[in-house]
Amino acid sequence: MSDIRVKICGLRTVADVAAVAAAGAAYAGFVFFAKSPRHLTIDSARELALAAPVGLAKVALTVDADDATLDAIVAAVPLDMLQLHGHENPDRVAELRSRYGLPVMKAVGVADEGDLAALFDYTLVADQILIDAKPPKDAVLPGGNGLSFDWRLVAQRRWLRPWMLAGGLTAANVAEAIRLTNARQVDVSSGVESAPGVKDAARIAAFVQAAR
Ligand SMILES: O=C(O)c1ccccc1N[C@@H]1O[C@H](COP(=O)(O)O)[C@@H](O)[C@H]1O
Repeated sequence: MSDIRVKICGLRTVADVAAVAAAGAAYAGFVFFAKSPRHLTIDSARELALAAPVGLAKVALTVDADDATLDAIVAAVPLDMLQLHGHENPDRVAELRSRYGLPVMKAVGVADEGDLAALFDYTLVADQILIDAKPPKDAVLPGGNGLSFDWRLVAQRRWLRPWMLAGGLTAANVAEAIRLTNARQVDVSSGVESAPGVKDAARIAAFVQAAR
């Protein structure tokens, strides 16, 4: 068994939280984005966060959320990290990190070499970076689309901050993705579902096992 840390994103039920904890994942992600099939109300997210055992880090994923929305989430839901998955610029990342006193992970979409420069800027202000596939231009969701990018783009890179690999990962490809990129953390949403927004406990367990 290796020390790979796994994040399972888009949990919607207390049973999902239990499955993620039983599988040995390190992070549980809660999505606050109305267009997503994984969107949670603040009350539901609070219930799920309170059901999480000690040691399972609770991450709130938002997309260009305003202060009022974030204030409400942070006030109600016990959290360990914010995941910013929109167009938040480095100043906004720094502002939110200081406003809430929580570690911030900034997601950056990658499709080609040219997208890697932005990553450097975010490593100066975020606690972690999440390297995801860039969504198609007409996509409704900026993530959670089950799309991968060319992992060779990040294969030989070193970043100033801890980072997580995401985008189209499944139990079938995560070991190869880790081998190629040397990622120590991975994040998955749609790859452990039986239908959009419906997590599958067996797929979650298989994913964590394959990642390790
Ligand atoms: O999961 C979602 O619905 C979602 C919505 C909006 C932004 C990001 C979202 N998920 C994140 O996307 C990546 C990759 O997901 P997938 O494994 O390819 O489905 C992951 O970081 C999720 O946290």
